[in-house]
Amino acid sequence: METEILKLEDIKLLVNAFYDKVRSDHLLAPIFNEVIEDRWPEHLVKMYTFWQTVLLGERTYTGSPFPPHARLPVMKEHFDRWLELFYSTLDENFEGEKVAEAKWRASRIAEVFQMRIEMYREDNPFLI
Ligand code: HEM
Repeated sequence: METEILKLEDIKLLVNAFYDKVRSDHLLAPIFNEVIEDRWPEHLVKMYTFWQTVLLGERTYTGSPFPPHARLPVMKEHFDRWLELFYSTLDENFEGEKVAEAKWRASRIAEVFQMRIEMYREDNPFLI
């Protein structure tokens, strides 16, 4: 049965189901695994706090989202896949206005990350 995103338990379900998809995706899995290696449990806990902060307004995330992405070997096709998996996870598990909000927030953040990655590459052409 589909449910609204209302509490931390819902955020955990969303994050766990999404990264299950990521980890079995041929395009994205190698990029995540290269960086995260055996730290998946910590990454998931951090992402619970991120989405808890964004969607529930409960400010448990205190980091800077962009820096870990600056030097990733990613292009538009990676972000498109990320969003596709995130949207399908939302639609398979939830309903209601937070679903639309989550999609909108994710797409805006993905757009900003892509722009900043491009800027980083222009400023640091020899680091990649
Ligand atoms: C192709 C797309 C993406 C890839 C490959 C990617 C990959 C990664 C990797 C490898 C990390 C570092 C994990 C670690 O070292 O612990 C990370 C962290 C993170 N990602 Fe992404 N990511 C992508 C898109 C996004 C998007 C669209 C969002 C937000 C909507 C997002 C939010 C975050 C956050 C909040 C963190 C934690 C940052 C911190 O350390 O505080 N990512 N991501």
